[in-house]
Amino acid sequence: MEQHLPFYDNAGSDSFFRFSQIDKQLGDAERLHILETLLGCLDLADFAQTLQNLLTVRLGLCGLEIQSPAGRLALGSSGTLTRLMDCPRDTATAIRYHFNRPLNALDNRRLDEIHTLVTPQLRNVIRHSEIKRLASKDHLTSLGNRAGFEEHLSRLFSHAKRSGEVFGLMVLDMDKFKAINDSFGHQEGDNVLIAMAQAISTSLRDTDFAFRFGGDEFCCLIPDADSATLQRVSHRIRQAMHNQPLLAKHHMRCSIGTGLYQSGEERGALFSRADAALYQDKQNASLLGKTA
Ligand SMILES: Nc1nc2c(ncn2[C@@H]2O[C@H](COP(=O)(O)OP(=O)(O)OP(=O)(O)O)[C@@H](O)[C@H]2O)c(=O)[nH]1
Repeated sequence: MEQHLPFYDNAGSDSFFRFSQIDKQLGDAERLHILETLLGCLDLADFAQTLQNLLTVRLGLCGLEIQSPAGRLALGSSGTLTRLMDCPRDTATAIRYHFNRPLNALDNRRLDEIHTLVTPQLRNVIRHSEIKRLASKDHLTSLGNRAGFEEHLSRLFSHAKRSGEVFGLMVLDMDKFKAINDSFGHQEGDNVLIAMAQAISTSLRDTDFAFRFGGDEFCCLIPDADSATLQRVSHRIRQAMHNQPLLAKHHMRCSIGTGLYQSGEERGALFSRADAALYQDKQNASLLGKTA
């Protein structure tokens, strides 16, 4: 019977052949498990949480921080020992790993291997969040667009249902904007829309969100709000419009409608209330215009 002799039968004990096995702290099954677990994460927060869980079990990680073009994300606590590791081929991205204990040489090697293993997926996650950000942005004004609005509204609704926190919806529609296009051209109309977006943005807190809904309609989502907050923001926007040179030059005004989330209501109901208030405001402005 034909026998197959090994090409080199000393491979098991020769240090040259054992070198890669000695150096490797992660077995193939573990590598595969880590990769498969992280491949399902396309969102940065999800990726960071999953990585944190994997490293807490394996190395007793107590927290991590990801700095990337998609933003800075910190989870857990900062420990007594920190390792800052860059991501290959991406100078703008780094991960800080926090531990509450010293790491020995094997732990350090294990961390190196896991870091090297996970960074390609981190690059995908960052690209994905950039594409998502661009897809939810209005190209003219750089505010969020309608898709972005829907996403944020869903998030606020879920949060409000869980926590009971009240948020506010503000809808804005510029008055007689069409006349700008008709009299001064589309380009001037675009500049007015950009100026309006600036007036809105400067009137909001960092935690509020502004969107261009389409045409000359804008929307704001204001977390942790009450009716006094919404009144203050409306007043600030009108003031900012008054102070914005291009808007002031064209005597631009806008109508505003607001609504506060009421426990248990659906998004359609909140939107209808804000829209009805907007319509009322527009009617009032037009009546004032007629009597003025
Ligand atoms: N320049 C410019 N105009 C746009 C854009 N999108 C929509 N529009 C124009 O915005 C105008 C909106 O017109 P209307 O809805 O009648 O708004 P309005 O003139 O402010 O009327 P009222 O709200 O009743 O005061 C239309 O003429 C659209 O063509 C855009 O991106 N750029």
